[in-house]
This record gives sequence, structure tokens and C-alpha cells, in this order.
Amino acid sequence: MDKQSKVDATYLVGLMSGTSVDGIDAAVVKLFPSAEKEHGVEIELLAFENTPFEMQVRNSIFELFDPVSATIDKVGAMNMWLGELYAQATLSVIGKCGLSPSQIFAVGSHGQTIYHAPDENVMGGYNLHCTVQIGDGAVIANRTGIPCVSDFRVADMAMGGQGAPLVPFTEYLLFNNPKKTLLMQNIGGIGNVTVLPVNASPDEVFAFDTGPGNMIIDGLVSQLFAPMTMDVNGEIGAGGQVIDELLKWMQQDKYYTMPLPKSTGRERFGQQYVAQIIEMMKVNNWKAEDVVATATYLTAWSIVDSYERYIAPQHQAEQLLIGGGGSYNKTLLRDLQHLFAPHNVQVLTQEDIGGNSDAKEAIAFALLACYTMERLPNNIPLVTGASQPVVMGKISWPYIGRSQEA
Ligand SMILES: Nc1ncnc2c1ncn2[C@@H]1O[C@H](COP(=O)(O)OP(=O)(O)OP(=O)(O)O)[C@@H](O)[C@H]1O
Ligand SMILES: CC(=O)N[C@H]1[C@@H]2OC[C@@H](O2)[C@@H](O)[C@@H]1O[C@H](C)C(=O)O
Repeated sequence: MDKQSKVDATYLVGLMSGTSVDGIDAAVVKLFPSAEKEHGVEIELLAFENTPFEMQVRNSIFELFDPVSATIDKVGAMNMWLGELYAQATLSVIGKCGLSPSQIFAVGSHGQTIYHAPDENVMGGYNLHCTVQIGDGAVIANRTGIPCVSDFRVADMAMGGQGAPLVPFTEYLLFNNPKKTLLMQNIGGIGNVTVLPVNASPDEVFAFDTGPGNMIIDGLVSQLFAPMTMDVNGEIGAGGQVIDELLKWMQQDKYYTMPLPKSTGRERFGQQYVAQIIEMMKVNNWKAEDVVATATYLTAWSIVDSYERYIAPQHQAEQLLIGGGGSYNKTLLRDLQHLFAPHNVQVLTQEDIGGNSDAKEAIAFALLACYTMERLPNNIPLVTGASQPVVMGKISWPYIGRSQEA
């Protein structure tokens, strides 16, 4: 980004509510051009807040994942409702760091993905190529008085891309390392990795979804250990044993061998997938904690398998840096460390390098929004498969509460 541009120390808010549907992550960041890296920027995280969704909201969002129960009235209402919740989260996190809304250049809001079908015919029978994120930017802008950038993915998809993953663009700006090849692994609902080869140029960066992150674990725990919705700190998995038969069945999903670029979501690893596992568990009399341990191991395996299949043949990595809520699952971390040890790849979390696993994606959407506001391209075509760079995101302007010059 141009050092003379408006972004010399800019304040932004980033909002993320991801595929886990655990809540809203909101970050206030101060952004400035890097003094050291030519294309780099630097950020300072001024405040971060996670607002868990109330159960009623969470259940209503889950209803929208099934195209049959996601009727147009429910989608429309939730689009507005989430807009209100995102606006509240924005004002709350700004208050936390003592800034006022008028000092914020823009809000970047990812929205809630309720449908993601980047490949035609993924649902069989239907000819689909779309992605849907809700939580209206116009509501956010008008409640907060701050311009809001939302609905990022569609522009990339319009140019033939997967519309995902988008965070690699910001990881390149923030983490590119002159001495090490880094694997930036996010483990949210879905797992996704960004490969930053030593001192990479933008056209050397690549990224893709590795498969399920916590999605299967969360789905199993919600059904088998209700009212829990996640395996807190990996304690359930730690008490179980991997079931070979189940692991083999899970490893056969064709997603793991699909060519790049690729992305996935709840359509593949969501409730229907979990229901199939629970059915097998009943038939085979498997223990619930063993099933959770197996799903946890599967996530770790999918990450190392991705490394062996798509990355290691070109790049020997020094470090795997984990972000997202999966960083807090100690069993998952143990499995990852065990599987990466023979590759001499050091497994660290964002916290180990002074970062914040929870805030990483919210920070990314603040940064992406800044590029949108400057009308600069913010996708990486090689990563998403788009035919060319595009400016992703739609800008909603507030009518009140802000002067034109702000
Ligand atoms: N203390 C913890 N112990 C174990 N797992 C945890 C813990 N905290 C969070 N998680 C896991 O992390 C998930 C949330 O991660 P995160 O917020 O990164 O996902 P997301 O942003 O919703 O997903 P995505 O990045 O796929 O869009 C939870 O659903 C849970 O499975
Ligand atoms: C369609 C969608 O919401 N995809 C998410 C999801 O969660 C992780 C992974 O799958 C990634 O592809 C993406 O999110 C992050 C923020 C991304 O685009 O980089």
C-alpha cells in the first residue's frame, strides 16, 4: 500500500463470525505502512472482544444451513438481526479502547456464511456456484455512523474464484518472513492453510482449506455431550482412543485429494456428516470419547496430509503457526506436534509468537476493508482461482453521524 495514502495510521474495526457459529469476534486495529517491508503493513491490536451468540441466535443460524428450512423470510430477518448484533459488537469494542466511532475509517465485516458452493453441482442435481454471507452492512453503517465494507467473497467468485480463502492476502502482508517458510494454519470450523515461502513474492503465496477444523468435533460434542458445544481444551478427546475403522472411513472423503484451488464448508462436513458418524457409532457400539478423539485426530491428519501432498514437494516449512479456536484444543495440538515431528516442522500457536489466535481473522477483515475503501485489489488470484485481481467488498455509507470528510 502507498506510504503517502490515507492509511498512514488508520483506525479500523474488523468483525468475524465464522463457520463455528460460536459468536462475533471484533477487533480495533491501528494500521500503518511497514517501515521495513516494501509491500508490508503493520498493525497494532488496540482492543478485541468476543461476544458469544445467545442460543436462540445460534439455533436460528443453524436453521439457515439447510436450504430447505432456510426460507427467504428467515434469511432476510436474520440478515437484519445479525446486522444489529454486529453493530452492537462494533460500538462495544470501540468503547473498550477509548476511541470514538468518528475516529474509525471503516468497519470490515465478514458476515455469517450460510451457504458456500464454489464448485458447480456440488449439491448434485443443482447447478450452483455461489456463496452467501449475511449480516447487512447497511445496518452496521447506519447504527454505528461508520462506513462498512461487507460481502467480500462474491467479487472473487464472479471472476471464477472460490471466494475463499481470503485471509492469505493479509497473512502475506503481515507475516511474510525473509528467512523461514511459514505455514499459517487457521483451525476454526474449517481448517485452512496459507503457505508463505521464504521471502515470498505475492505470486508465490498459495492457500486452501485443509478440511474440517473443529466442525466435526463441535457437531459430535453437541450431540453426545450436550449442553456442551465444544471439547473444551480437548479434554474429552484426551480421554479417548482413535478408532481405526472410523478414521479410515473419514480419510476416504474425496475432498482430501481434490486438486487446488479448493475450499469447503458446512455443506460437506456439517450436520449430515455428523449424523452419519453417530449412526456408525450406534451400530458399532463405539464409545463417545473415542469418536471425539478420532475426529480430533482426523483434523490433525488432514493438516499433515495437506502438507505432504501439496506443500512439502515444493517447500520444506520451518514452522506451522496455528490460529483460530483450535489453538486451545490441547489434544489437537498434541496430535499435530506428533504428526509434524518427522517433518521437522515446529508447531506453534499465535500466542507463542505474541499474537492472538481469536483475533486473527477479525484483524484480517479490518485490513481487507481498508483496501476496499482505497479501491485496491485485495484477493490473491492464485489462491482463490479467480482469473484476475479484484476489489472485494461492498461499501455501505452511513447517512447520519459522520461528516463527509471524516
Ligand atoms: N478452549 C477451547 N478448547 C477447545 N476448542 C476450542 C476452545 N475455544 C474455542 N475452541 C474451538 O474453536 C472454535 C471457534 O474457532 P474460531 O472462532 O476460530 O472459528 P470460526 O472463525 O467460527 O471458524 P472459521 O475460521 O472456519 O470461519 C469453537 O467452535 C471450538 O470448536
Ligand atoms: C465460505 C467461508 O466462509 N469460508 C471460510 C471458512 O472458514 C475457514 C475457511 O472456511 C475459509 O475458507 C473461510 O474463512 C476465512 C476467513 C478465509 O476466507 O480466509
